[in-house]
Amino acid sequence: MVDIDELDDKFSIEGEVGFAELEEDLVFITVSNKYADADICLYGAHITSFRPHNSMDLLWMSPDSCFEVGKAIRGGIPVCFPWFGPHKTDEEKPQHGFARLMYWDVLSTATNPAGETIIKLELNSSEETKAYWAHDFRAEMTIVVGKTLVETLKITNTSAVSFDYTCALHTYYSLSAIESITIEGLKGLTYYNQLTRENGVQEEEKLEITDGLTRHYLNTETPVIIDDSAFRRRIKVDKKGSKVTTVWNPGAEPCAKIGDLSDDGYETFVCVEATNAFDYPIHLAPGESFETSAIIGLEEKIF
Ligand SMILES: O=P(O)(O)OC[C@H]1O[C@H](O)[C@H](O)[C@@H](O)[C@@H]1O
Repeated sequence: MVDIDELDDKFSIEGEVGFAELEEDLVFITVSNKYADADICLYGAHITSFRPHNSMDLLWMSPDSCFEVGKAIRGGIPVCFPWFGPHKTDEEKPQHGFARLMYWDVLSTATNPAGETIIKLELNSSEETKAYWAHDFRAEMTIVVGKTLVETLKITNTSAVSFDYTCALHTYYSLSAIESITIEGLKGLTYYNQLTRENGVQEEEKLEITDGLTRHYLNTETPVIIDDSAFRRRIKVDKKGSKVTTVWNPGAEPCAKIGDLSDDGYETFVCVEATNAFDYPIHLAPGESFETSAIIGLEEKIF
């Protein structure tokens, strides 16, 4: 059980970091500093809100999201680990792994000299994780809340044998309207189109989303920009330690079939994900670690 008073005693920072039961029974860390406000749910190490002080929330949350143990939160930044998508051999196992379905422990909270807040969470292998995946591992999540939000998933192989994993930081971005945005930075890249199961190459300078779309852009480590003219903002989506950029919007029909999304939910979000999957799993020998980061913020305006 998570004891809020104990967490408060150990990890709160006055006026900056607190703990609260938001959304039914789930425990959240609330962060507020000179740059931004953020909410992080300990269940899933799931960031549900990032609000730089000069902007509305960059992250989108479904008003119909579940907030209960055993179900994934819809919106924010789900953490997909140790597999991305459906399990390869056992369809009973949860889509996108189990990391988003477990409570993570708080390791530390701190303020750095620049006034940014640093939260560290961890999830270690246990009997519970081994029911899904046999390996010993340590997952450490570092979240830096500043002008940008930096989320880093570090996986260490703590077992005596090598393993492979796949993962994603599956960010939902809040939009004025899906038809009003374009995504820059994907031109010339090869993608796997999950809906047609074929590869394609993006010819267009800017991606416009006019229908349901699930594309995994392969072998790319460069940032993209979500240009939202109606909201008058450009969100810069950067990453490190990720070879695949996934862009997902369900479109109208599939959206209507997803229980924790309203029928028109697809209209106001797009997912742009820092992924390692398909031909790019991460291989870790015993003792090795690997880090995957999402770096999210507003592009500086040039006047
Ligand atoms: O509904 P979820 O399990 O959270 O997955 C949401 C989506 O995640 C990824 O973007 C996958 O490529 C999609 O196929 C999937 O529908």
